Amino acid sequence: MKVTVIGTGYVGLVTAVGLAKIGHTVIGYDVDPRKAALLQRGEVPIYEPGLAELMQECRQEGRLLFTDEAELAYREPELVFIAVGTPPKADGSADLTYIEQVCRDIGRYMDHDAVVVTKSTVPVGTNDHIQGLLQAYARGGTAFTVVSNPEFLREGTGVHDFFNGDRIVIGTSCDRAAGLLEELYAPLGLPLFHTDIRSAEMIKYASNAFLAAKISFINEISNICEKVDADIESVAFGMGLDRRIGPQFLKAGIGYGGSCFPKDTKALVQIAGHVQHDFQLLKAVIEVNNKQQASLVKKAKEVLELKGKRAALLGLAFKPNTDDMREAPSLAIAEQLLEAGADVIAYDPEAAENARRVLPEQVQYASSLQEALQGADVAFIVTEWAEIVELPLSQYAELMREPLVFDGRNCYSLEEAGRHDLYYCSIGRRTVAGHTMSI
Ligand SMILES: NC(=O)C1=CN([C@@H]2O[C@H](COP(=O)(O)OP(=O)(O)OC[C@H]3O[C@@H](n4cnc5c(N)ncnc54)[C@H](O)[C@@H]3O)[C@@H](O)[C@H]2O)C=CC1
Ligand SMILES: O=C(O)[C@H]1O[C@H](OP(=O)(O)OP(=O)(O)OC[C@H]2O[C@@H](n3ccc(=O)[nH]c3=O)[C@H](O)[C@@H]2O)[C@H](O)[C@@H](O)[C@@H]1O
Repeated sequence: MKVTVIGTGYVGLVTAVGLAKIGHTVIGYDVDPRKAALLQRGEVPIYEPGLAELMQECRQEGRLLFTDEAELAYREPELVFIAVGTPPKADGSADLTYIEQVCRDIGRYMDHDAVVVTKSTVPVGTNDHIQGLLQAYARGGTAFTVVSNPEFLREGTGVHDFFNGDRIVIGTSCDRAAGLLEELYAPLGLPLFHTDIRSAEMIKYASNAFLAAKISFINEISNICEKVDADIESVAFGMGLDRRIGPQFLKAGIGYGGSCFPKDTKALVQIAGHVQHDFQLLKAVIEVNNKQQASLVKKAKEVLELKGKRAALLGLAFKPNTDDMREAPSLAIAEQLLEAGADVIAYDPEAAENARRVLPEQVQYASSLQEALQGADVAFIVTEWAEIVELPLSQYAELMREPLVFDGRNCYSLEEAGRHDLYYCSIGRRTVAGHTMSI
């Protein structure tokens, strides 16, 4: 099938490459000429394992091209995927400016009927709004059918998720459009769930909100574990053995970040508010997360004066295997450390370049973990990159001036921590105080 994907940011790019891989002819269109040119040269502007190789393969087979020319993008597709951003406005509700721009472009450039598929995460009712806009902007005689097809992939494992998703949700009341999407996705052999357009929109928000709630729940349990001398790793494992609960998203840490959980939870609170429903549970999930992001520095302040200290910040991206800094917990942690008067020396294997654009300018950058730790008074582990998890704890003891380690991702076992001259404080577990502080 001939498909155009509008917006080749994270979701659009993975979708374009994935659809090309399963045999469709795909154009990825972006208004950003720099991005389009980079992609057309075969370069991937984001760090996403496996994506560059797959993109190369599809381009060589002639099934994938990128452009910033609207005429070319909208000329022929049977299916147009909308994958532009829906960032939060100041009040937390989703900004639909980019979506509305796409509707205007479709009306302006398309002279044939097509199915318009919304991949972007949009509030309930938006696809009806899109349908209305398309009708208003369409040239005489051109008809568009809108389908809600929310995306569930995770950054860092996006390529794997495209081919191995748990379900594909198709929200439409039009049998012909539903049939076209079935045909499109058939090569993946994944479960398809057909539903109405508004339920599809809600499935996306409810799924993200539920996962965020699971994280805030386990983080709250971890806070209690610290006070009652229980171990969150054992607790989460024991809970996860119950198949009704499941082991996933029970990893306690310094709170969720990223471009979606923070944005989508706030948007769902707004969506509920618009129909006079006070979504108390979700508000608490958000509040718990904000507190959790502040918890590590708070613990550090209880044992040392941060003013004038050298603090190593290890890992900056919101999760491993991505260079995405959107709503990363490192942003809050860096601010808290600077505010307390510490010097911050940060390290991330992939996200440093993006971090420079969003972290305060006083943050300094090291080019290796060892360089960040050298002479540091305190270390904060923020992202569980393999490189960080695999760093022997002995190196902290050897390189740091004072080996005080605050691990926001429980990268090490307490047994391992106990074997070194360290003060090791993690999440939801007993603190190992093998090092006597001189500061
Ligand atoms: N990042 C993620 O992991 C996931 C994101 N989503 C949702 O997917 C949507 C897109 O998210 P991201 O890929 O992260 O966004 P992004 O911000 O990385 O990319 C959006 C792209 O759209 C382009 N764009 C904006 N207006 C345009 C227009 N009129 N025509 C053509 N291109 C245009 C921008 O230049 C940009 O490259 C959001 O609604 C998000 O909530 C859903 C699941 C996963
Ligand atoms: O809508 C979206 O954009 C996507 O949001 C999340 O994907 P993503 O944000 O890429 O990454 P996750 O793996 O879900 O992690 C999100 C945050 O939660 C944190 N997390 C995750 C799991 C866990 O057990 N504990 C925990 O603290 C991570 O460190 C990270 O900061 C969802 O998992 C995807 O299904 C969804 O498509």
